[in-house]
Amino acid sequence: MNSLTLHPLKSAKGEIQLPGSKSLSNRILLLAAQAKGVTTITNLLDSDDIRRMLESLDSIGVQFELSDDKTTCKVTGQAGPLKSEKALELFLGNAGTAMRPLAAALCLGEGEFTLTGEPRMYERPIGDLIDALLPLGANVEYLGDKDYPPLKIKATGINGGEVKIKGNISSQFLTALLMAAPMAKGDLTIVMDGELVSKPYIDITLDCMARFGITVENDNYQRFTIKGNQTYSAPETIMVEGDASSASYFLSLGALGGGPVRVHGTGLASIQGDAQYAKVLEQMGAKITWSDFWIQAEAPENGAKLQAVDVDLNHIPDAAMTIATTALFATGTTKITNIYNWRVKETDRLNAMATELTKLGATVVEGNDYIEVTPPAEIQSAAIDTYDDHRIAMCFSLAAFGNSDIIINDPGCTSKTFPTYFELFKQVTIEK
Ligand SMILES: O=C(O)C1=C[C@@H](OP(=O)(O)O)[C@@H](O)[C@H](O)C1
Ligand SMILES: C=C(OP(=O)(O)O)C(=O)O
Repeated sequence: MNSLTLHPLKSAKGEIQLPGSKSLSNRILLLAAQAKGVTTITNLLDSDDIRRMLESLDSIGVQFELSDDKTTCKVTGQAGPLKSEKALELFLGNAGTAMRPLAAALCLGEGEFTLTGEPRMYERPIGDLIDALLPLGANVEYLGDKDYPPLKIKATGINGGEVKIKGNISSQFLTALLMAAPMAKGDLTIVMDGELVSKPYIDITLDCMARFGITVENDNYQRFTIKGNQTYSAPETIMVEGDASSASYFLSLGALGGGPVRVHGTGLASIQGDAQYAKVLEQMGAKITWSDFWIQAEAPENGAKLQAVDVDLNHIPDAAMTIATTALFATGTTKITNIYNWRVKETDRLNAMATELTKLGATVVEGNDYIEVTPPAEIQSAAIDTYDDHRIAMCFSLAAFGNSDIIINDPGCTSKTFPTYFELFKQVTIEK
């Protein structure tokens, strides 16, 4: 297997222009495809997850022009739900932000769609979304295990009314239903059935819908009311913010390697919850400076060490993984809680993080919904398995701040959201 050896690092310093946000790119593409008018999207992310969405829209017949560098996309919207005269099979890889929103959107129009993906996608639940779509008149069939993709959808439209949805496993189910709701045949009220995880992603969804002209009545994230029979309207141009989850690795590099490391594209004005990652680093002692459009991280003042934290990171599940590897260099035991849904993402992330941190010599407690990390006296050299999980490859690059070589197996898996990660990593780090 292909692997990358990272030699021990002395310092990190520099500036990074972040690639576009995955969450925003896929939401904006889908809304633009259904909107009335032409949307020019800039700073679109060029990565596997976005390619899966673009390929699907292309198969459905949505017209778009992609620039040579694939970061500008001019989409001609369909002025309504997506339709296809012939039955289509759409391959969505392991992109949650393509599978879940498309599953709801494709119920709205006309046609027969089979949604497939990588083997891991068939282990990632979707039942809570389908359970909300079926009572609204959708026709969705499980082709494999109940509650999991692959799916067959026969589009019949979705009715208005009131429906309950569970949000304790993934916020993407609510996101999917919200984005489809304006095109339902009547007004729709969505009621949360229990806890909602990863809540800031709902703010991203509502913000994107607003940019395409749709208002949602949000009653404290418990009830959402949306008028039916509406059409999204193209905002003409829309710029995708830099990816705040991708920013986390560079902010930690700045905090561990002296810095300053400045990431451009996310900041105080960002709609992405993962920008709050910088606050957790600050709590650990890092020096953080913000503007509306960039965030900068440096080591703690006066040569102090980072300190362990005990934090509920349910609101930033993706960036939270970077705290787990930053904790390798903090004094004390770091505990990250309320992260059960790490288990249903690209891999069982709680188990994978515990296994790989242990290889480095850390003492790790893997709870059902938490992880505790106590750093070793000296980080051991190890070959890190990445489980086809981009974030494991990226967050373990921080371990190179020890005194040993760190081998990252299958580094190419960063292509899911950040194909250029290791190039940029090399640009801002200096070896011992
Ligand atoms: O809506 C989104 O764009 C996302 C929501 C989160 O998933 P969950 O809601 O499943 O935690 C996050 O982990 C994922 O990378 C992107
Ligand atoms: C969980 C993630 O992705 P997905 O959009 O496939 O859920 C992620 O990017 O960390």
